[in-house]
Amino acid sequence: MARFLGIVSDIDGTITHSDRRLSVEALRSAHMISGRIPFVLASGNTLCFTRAVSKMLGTRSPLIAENGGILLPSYDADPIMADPCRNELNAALNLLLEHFDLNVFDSRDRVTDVSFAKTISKDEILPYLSDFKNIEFVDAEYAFHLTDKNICKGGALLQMSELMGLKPKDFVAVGDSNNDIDLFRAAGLSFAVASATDAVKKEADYVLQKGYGDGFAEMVDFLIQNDWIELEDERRDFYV
Ligand SMILES: O=C(O)COP(=O)(O)O
Ligand SMILES: [Mg+2]
Repeated sequence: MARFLGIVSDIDGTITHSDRRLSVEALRSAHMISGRIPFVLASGNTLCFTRAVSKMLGTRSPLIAENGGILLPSYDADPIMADPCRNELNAALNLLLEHFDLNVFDSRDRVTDVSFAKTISKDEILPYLSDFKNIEFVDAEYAFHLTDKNICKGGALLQMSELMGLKPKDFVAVGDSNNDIDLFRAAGLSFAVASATDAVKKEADYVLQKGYGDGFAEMVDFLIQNDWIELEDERRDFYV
């Protein structure tokens, strides 16, 4: 019997190349599993971005966006939004903008966290955040984020798996960056792609031999070969 009932995957750096182009190998694997096992995308990206990627990969499963701040139970459902410390997030961003010329991402689309380009270093930023007790600084490799301390991908997996009638430990998680560490802790088994940060590799149960989307494909093959997941014959929706 299969040991795990679903896959939860990061997007950037995990099903892409280093420059965020979608990996053909990851796409091939996603195509094989899509609609045949719950396949939840859990990303730091916005809802609209993650929703489009999920649709085009054919996951037919709920998804997690904005580092856990937003859950989408099904493609046409209303999103479930976390309630972040919005005032603190705005104040922290405004303070940083007073001192740095930040390139803020997706400000119109992003609702539960703040994201900006890595044009300055973490060490330059952190001193300005010390008074914001409810804010976590997250380096997701492709962007910096300010998030509410109570919001993370792992917490969102707990909530999402319950909606799906599953347990977080039923899921295999795969990722590359520090915003995936709490996801690894929540899931039953975790894989870091070879290109992951050292902190992520340290946290993972397995470090894949291949990096980026090739690593994702390696993981899917490994799970199938070892009977750790089982694919249903008929494709169907896993939306809730
Ligand atoms: O939004 C980011 O910075 C990274 O996105 P990811 O969580 O899909 O890797
Ligand atoms: Mg990533």
